[in-house]
Formats: sequence, structure tokens, C-alpha cells
Amino acid sequence: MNHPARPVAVLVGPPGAGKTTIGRKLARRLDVPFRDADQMIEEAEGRSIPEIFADAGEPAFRAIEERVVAEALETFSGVLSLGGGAVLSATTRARLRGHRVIHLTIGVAEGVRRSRGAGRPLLAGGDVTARYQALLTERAPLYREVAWSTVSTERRSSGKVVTEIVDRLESGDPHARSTADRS
Ligand SMILES: Nc1ncnc2c1ncn2[C@@H]1O[C@H](COP(=O)(O)OP(=O)(O)O)[C@@H](O)[C@H]1O
Ligand SMILES: O=C(O)C1=C[C@@H](OP(=O)(O)O)[C@@H](O)[C@H](O)C1
Ligand SMILES: [Mg+2]
Repeated sequence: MNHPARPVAVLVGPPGAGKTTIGRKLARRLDVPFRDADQMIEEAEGRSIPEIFADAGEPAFRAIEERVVAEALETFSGVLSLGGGAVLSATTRARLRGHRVIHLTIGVAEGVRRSRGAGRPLLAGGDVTARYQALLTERAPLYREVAWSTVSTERRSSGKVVTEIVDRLESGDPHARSTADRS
């Protein structure tokens, strides 16, 4: 029987949780392709995420994001990492139902630290910690709504996080604890 293409896993979570980094390593470990929705958006638009925010504004970015994520969910067989705000769309949340959605979590201080640098227009300038906290408060229920499994990345190497995700995907148990962590 022919099964339609669908991602092996979809990574969601706030900026700096490690979606891009861990997604790439997870794909390598599973020997499947990796795509990052932000990168797909940049390729489709021919400009960077900060440029899209500056030129077209956040609502236009979200519309492009919704379209790109929908297409990836239907056509891509591999590990797919989303941008931190993709779950703001109720349409995207509905499309994520039934997928192996991995919610990566991180605390505020470490999330802010990891999100520093260029490329995240929503967090550029001002009181970044307050903005990051507000973003988490708004989005935490949305990440929880779509999550099949939730994995902490706080004070854990990306290798350990990847092992835990692989154990959960392979066992089909969203709460399985990685043997690497049992000591
Ligand atoms: N488990 C981890 N421990 C320490 N640093 C990490 C971890 N995962 C990711 N990072 C670092 O955090 C930063 C942001 O990671 P990234 O994958 O871009 O996050 P996201 O895509 O969720 O915004 C990068 O510099 C990355 O190297
Ligand atoms: O949280 C957000 O709204 C955003 C997160 C970014 O992706 P990362 O979560 O990979 O940083 C990127 O999609 C864009 O800057 C908006
Ligand atoms: Mg990313």
C-alpha cells in the first residue's frame, strides 16, 4: 500500500530550545533528511527572516510560514523543525494532529542566552527576558496542545536529547526515559 509522505518527527518549542540543532542531529541519527521551516521560508522568499519581518511584517511572515509548514507536513519524509511561532496558527495546530510532534522545552534564562545574536527579529533589542517570558506564557499551552512528547533540553547535551527522542519514537512511548539518563 502507498502511504503519503509525512515527517518522521516535527520539532516545536520556543526560540533557543534547540529545534534546529537537535532536529539536524536527530535526522542524522535516524538516517533521514532534515528540513527547517525557517530555511524553507528563506529559500522560497529569497530573503532572510529578519528581512521578511522588516519588509512585510509579522502577519505576512506568519502567512508564508503557515503555507510552507502545510506543504512540508504533506510532502516531506524526514525530521522537520518549525520556527518557534508556527504554533500560533490554529490552522497549523490542527494540521499537526496525528503527527509525532516533539516539544522541546527550555527555561527562560537559558532560552534567552541561546537565542542571542542575529536572526530573531521578535527578540531583538529592549528587555529580551521580559519579551521571552511573555512569549513563553502565550505559547506554552499551544506547544502542549500539539505535543505528542515533551523533552527538556535544560542542562542536557544535544546528544542526550537526541537519544531520548529516538527512544520515544522507536518505542512509541511518549514518556520513555532514555537509558542514557538512568544512572
Ligand atoms: N542542548 C543544548 N545545550 C546547549 N546549547 C544548545 C543545545 N541545543 C541547542 N543549543 C544552542 O542554542 C542555540 C540555539 O539553538 P537552535 O537550534 O537555533 O534553537 P531553535 O531552533 O529552537 O531556536 C545554538 O547556538 C545551539 O548551539
Ligand atoms: O518565535 C518566533 O516567533 C520565531 C522564531 C524563529 O525560529 P526559531 O524558534 O528557530 O528561533 C523564526 O521562525 C522567527 O524569527 C520567529
Ligand atoms: Mg530554529
